[in-house]
Amino acid sequence: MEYKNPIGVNIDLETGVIPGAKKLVRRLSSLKGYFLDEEAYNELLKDDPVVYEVYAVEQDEKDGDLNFATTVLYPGKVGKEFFFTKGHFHSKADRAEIYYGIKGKGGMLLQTPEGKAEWIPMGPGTVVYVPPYWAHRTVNTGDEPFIFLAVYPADAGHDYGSIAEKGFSKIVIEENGEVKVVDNPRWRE
Ligand SMILES: O=P(O)(O)OC[C@H]1O[C@](O)(CO)[C@@H](O)[C@@H]1O
Ligand SMILES: [Fe+2]
Repeated sequence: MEYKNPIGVNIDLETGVIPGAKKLVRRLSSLKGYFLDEEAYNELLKDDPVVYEVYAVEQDEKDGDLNFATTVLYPGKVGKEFFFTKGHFHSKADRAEIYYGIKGKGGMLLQTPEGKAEWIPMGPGTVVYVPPYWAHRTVNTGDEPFIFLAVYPADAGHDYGSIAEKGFSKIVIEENGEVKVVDNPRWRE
């Protein structure tokens, strides 16, 4: 039997960086079609800001193994909609996930395949259990980077397809200075 070596790393709690992790950068241009206000999207695209960065420590896609990753989700809005991660189902849809809030303010939108949505506010110390079959997207509702850790089965995979096409049934917006979770006018089943 060949054993893997254990890993111990310190997350920089101010920046979200995991030393030695694989870094992924998602700019606004990689989120084409995701936001409701196309005019605001195209205007902001001139600068193509970084929306989020992921620092991932991933294993081979084997049953029983675990990946972990921090995400640094920057503050910002496209029109009224707060910056968010793409959001996905797992390719192996029955795989669950745990999120842990590290810094900043935000929340998670979760959704069943039938389109039932839930919103869970998150801050430092919040643990969110993402049950099997629920799509998940995080949203930064604050004015500083929202940083969190995700732990997920190594064989879960990412299925971006239906969220990229249809979005979530709820959107998270700012209206009169307040954070509101409202029905997505473009949502269709
Ligand atoms: O994969 P998305 O939807 O872009 O969101 C990024 C975050 O979600 C994860 O895919 C985990 O669910 C992580 O890699 C990262 O923390
Ligand atoms: Fe996930």
